[in-house]
Amino acid sequence: MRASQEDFESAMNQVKLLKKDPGNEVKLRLYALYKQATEGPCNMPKPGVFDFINKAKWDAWNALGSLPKETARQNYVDLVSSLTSSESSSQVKPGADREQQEYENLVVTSEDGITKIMFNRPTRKNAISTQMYQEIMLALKAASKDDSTITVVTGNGDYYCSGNDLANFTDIPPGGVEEKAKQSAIMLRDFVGTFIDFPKPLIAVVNGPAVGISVTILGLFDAVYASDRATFHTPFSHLGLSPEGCASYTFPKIMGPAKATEMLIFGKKLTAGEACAQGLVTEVFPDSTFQKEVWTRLKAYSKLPPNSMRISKQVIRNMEKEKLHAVNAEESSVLQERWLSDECINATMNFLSKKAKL
Ligand SMILES: CCCCC/C=C/C(=O)SCCNC(=O)CCNC(=O)[C@H](O)C(C)(C)COP(=O)(O)OP(=O)(O)OC[C@H]1O[C@@H](n2cnc3c(N)ncnc32)[C@H](O)[C@@H]1OP(=O)(O)O
Repeated sequence: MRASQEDFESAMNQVKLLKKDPGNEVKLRLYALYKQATEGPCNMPKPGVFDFINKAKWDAWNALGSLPKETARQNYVDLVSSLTSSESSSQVKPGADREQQEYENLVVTSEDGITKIMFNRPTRKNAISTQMYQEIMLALKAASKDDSTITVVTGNGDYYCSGNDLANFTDIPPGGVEEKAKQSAIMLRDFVGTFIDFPKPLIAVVNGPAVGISVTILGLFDAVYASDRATFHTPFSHLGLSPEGCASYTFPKIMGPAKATEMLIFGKKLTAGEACAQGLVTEVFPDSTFQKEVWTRLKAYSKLPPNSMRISKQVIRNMEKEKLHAVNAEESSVLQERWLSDECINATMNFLSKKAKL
């Protein structure tokens, strides 16, 4: 499939978040592909021989000759993807339960065939910042390629996750709030897409309350184990928002339209027991034995033949993938509008000025 304009913009965002300098040669290639994709063949006068930097840039761009804009865009997206995946796979060290220091907001470990991705902003109730969205995508991409057989997502501290960090919307770029909404919609679509495409069994270990997007994406997990302390809350109407994470499609399918309406439109908070009765949660455990029981079970599952598990997941999920990507695109574009609405702006301001909590 050809890279779309949105894929291209998303790749541009990812370049800004690279942790390691990719080196001059790669930077020149990125520059040249960017110019070719946006302006076409090199149209700049050749810089003088002593203008080293501009000459190197000109050479790189000019070397692309008449490469079509679409091909340059695709090559740019592919190059960025190879940079991000090599950066993330170099963070997954083999061996015993070693912490991955390179992530600021996650702790990623790999042991006994299980890669564990743990949200790690306990003082913010594991709210997902813009950087954390990118880190989760990188960690999932690395986990999809590492030696583990299953991947587990969990939270550090008393919360599983309090959803989108509401302060994300205070970081307004030079293009203004419209540009911010556009960038956020692209990031949201990429983030949810990473869950839709995740190839191995993906399990949520919900250690405490879950809010917003951390709840909606559970419909894309293969199993959800919850402590009896966990709650499941999607207060979208209270925030002037609308559902994401494909929940507008997965929740009515999982629990029926009436129960999905109570959660997604009226913001009803479910206990773990209720979420289990409605099919969102696989099993609930008493908090006192939760970690022990769940990890014993997951260790046993991780010893099952990996290829068989992967293929079974494909058989179960692949028929739905195209539909899920379409739902994801639609939800992200509806939210792009919602973020600019008075209802949403007022609710966010009320939270940030400490006038309101959920
Ligand atoms: C770009 C893609 C967007 C995708 C769309 C996603 C949508 C969603 O996820 S909607 C859901 C958004 N989440 C919320 O609305 C939750 C807001 N938080 C709360 O209502 C409460 O903090 C709480 C119920 C989650 C916990 O209350 P409490 O136990 O009383 O703890 P504190 O409020 O004192 O929290 C400690 C500290 O953490 C900050 N914080 C918690 N959650 C968030 C959050 N989601 N965003 C930003 N900040 C959060 C909270 O403000 C406290 O900060 P300090 O007062 O500075 O200590």
